[in-house]
Order: sequence, then C-alpha cells, then structure tokens
Amino acid sequence: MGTVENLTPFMTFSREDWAKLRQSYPMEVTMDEIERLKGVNDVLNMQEVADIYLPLTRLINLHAIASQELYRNRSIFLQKQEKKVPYIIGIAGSVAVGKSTIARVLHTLLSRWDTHPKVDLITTDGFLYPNAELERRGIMNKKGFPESYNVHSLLQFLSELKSGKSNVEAPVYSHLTYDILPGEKQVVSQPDIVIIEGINVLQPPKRPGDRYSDQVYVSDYFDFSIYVDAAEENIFHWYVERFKTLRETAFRNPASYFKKYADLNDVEAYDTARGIWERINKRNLHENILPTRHRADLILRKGDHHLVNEIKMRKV
Ligand SMILES: Nc1ncnc2c1ncn2[C@@H]1O[C@H](COP(=O)(O)OP(=O)(O)OP(=O)(O)O)[C@@H](O)[C@H]1O
Ligand SMILES: CC(C)(CO)[C@@H](O)C(=O)NCCC(=O)O
Repeated sequence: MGTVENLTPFMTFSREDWAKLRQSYPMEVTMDEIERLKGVNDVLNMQEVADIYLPLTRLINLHAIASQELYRNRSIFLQKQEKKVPYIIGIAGSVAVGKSTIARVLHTLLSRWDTHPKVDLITTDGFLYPNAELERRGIMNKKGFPESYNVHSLLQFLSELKSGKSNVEAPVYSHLTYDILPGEKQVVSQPDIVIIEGINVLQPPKRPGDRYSDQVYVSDYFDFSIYVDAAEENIFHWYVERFKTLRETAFRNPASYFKKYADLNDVEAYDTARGIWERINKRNLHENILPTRHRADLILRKGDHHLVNEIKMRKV
C-alpha cells in the first residue's frame, strides 16, 4: 500500500541537497553581479543567492530551452512561422513573504544568461481596482482578496503577451498612495521572459464551491510557477518589521496614504500592523492564497531570516 507521501506530485529537497545541485553545472556570480544584487535588497544574503537562487535559475533555464524547442517544432508541424512569445514565470505567496524580492533576484540572475534575455517584471497589484471602485463595491477592507482584482483585465494582458503583441500595457499601483496611479501604464515590449508576481497568480477564476466553469486561469499562461511559503508567524513578523521600517521611510512622505502612522512608537506600530494583518492579510492567506500552493511547479519554503530550508519540485 502506497502512503499519501508517495502520491505527492512533488520531490522534496533539503537546503543542503538543493545547494549541491550547483555542482551539476558551473554556476558562478561575479563581484559586479553581487553588487547589482545588493542593490535589489541590501539585507540579501549572498550565500543564499549561491545556494538557492543560482540552481533555481539554472532549472528555469533548462525549462525555457525545452519550451523554445517545443515551440520551434510545433511551428514546423503547423507549417507556419509563429510570432515570438515570452516565457512567463509566476510567483505566488502571502503578502510580505518576499515575492517581490525574489522576483528582483530572479530578474538579475536570468538577465545574465549567455543569450542576455530581456526580462520584464510585472506585479498583479496594478490589476487591483482603484480605491474609488473598491469603495463603490464596499470592499475597501478586502484589498488583495480575489474580488478586489480586475481579473478580466489581467487575463487580457496575459493573452496579449502570449499572442506576441509588440507593446502590451499594464496599469500601475502605488504603495505610497495605496491606489492605482490614474493614467499611468507600464509598457511591456517584446520581452524574452516576463516574471509576474502577486498573491493571486495561482487562483482559480471563480470562488471554490462554484460550479465547474471553462473559464481560463491566470496560471494557464505560465510556463513555470513558484509559490513562496513560510510559517505564518514568520510572515507576520516580516510584515510587522516592514511596517516599522516604513515609518522612517515611505510613511514620512506627505503623499503617503499611511502618513498618519509615521509617528507611531514601536508598540503602537506593532498593534496597528497586527490589526491590519488579522483583519485582511491573514484571512486572505488562509482563505485564498494557501489553498493555491500545490498548483505551483516549485514551492520554496523559507525559515527564519528568509533563508530557504526546503524546496519542493513538481515531478512531472
Ligand atoms: N531574501 C530576503 N532576505 C532578507 N529580507 C527579505 C528577503 N525577502 C524579503 N525580505 C524582506 O521582507 C519584507 C517583505 O518582502 P517583499 O516586499 O519582497 O514581500 P512581498 O511578498 O512582495 O510583499 P507584498 O505582497 O506585500 O508586496 C521586506 O521588508 C523585505 O525587505
Ligand atoms: C497590495 C496588496 C494587496 C498586495 O501586494 C497588499 O500589499 C495590501 O495592500 N494589502 C491590504 C492590507 C495592507 O495594507 O497590508
């Protein structure tokens, strides 16, 4: 009798075993690249880049080569030259788990392949409804929940990307004003790789319990997907720490939506951050984000200090 463990579609690697995979291919980082990566996040641990993220980008490289090959052969089969389309990588996980940091690390590491691919970074924050619309719908306290995104517009964006359209536009969200920037667009122009990061990228188009539907999933457009995972107490701690840091930086800006929080002391900041976490982000994690974890091709599990301690990779 097989155990449930045997039925899992994932292979599990400890940090040590994963780091050893570096030996299968020479993978070095130069001092110059380390400096560039430090610009991404000055608390980033360089051993972590070498042990975890270099093997990960090598794996993605193998996937991308295989998918280009398939694409070429399919063009021959179809007897028509198809347009060049980007390779799309999705990154999912809780608020504050470190998705955008990982997206930026991958951006830098993927750009250094021999072929020097053009890599673009997109966050699904841009596809949130503007605050005025959230208020009209009475869901301002549901920012980040599935109903707070214009999923149709996100699917339209991905479909245009995957059909090889030359300039594809995404709306832009500002964490400073806590709102969509009216009229502002990020133009994505024929990239080789697009990294799309957001809490909702592995979510189904409809809420669980709805009847079967033939609607498209956001992840149908992905060539590779990653779920960034961690214990809830760690994510909560990172959320509070970021909130406290923002008091000295972004919250000081008069344009900040949260400027009223700039002068909170440590205890008040902790209580305020905990309130927002409990009311919104924790609920969203349990109801809508964690249930998507097993849809990913790869699950990166972080422990203390953001260090990855386990990796699960889809077998097929
Ligand atoms: N690898 C890392 N090493 C050290 N600190 C990190 C790392 N990754 C993220 N952090 C810190 O953790 C906090 C959350 O990270 P980040 O902003 O990347 O999260 P996120 O998942 O993109 O969040 P959100 O969904 O709210 O935008 C930040 O303060 C960031 O500096
Ligand atoms: C924009 C999202 C939803 C995702 O990045 C998140 O950062 C957010 O603003 N959540 C709402 C609650 C909060 O302010 O933390």
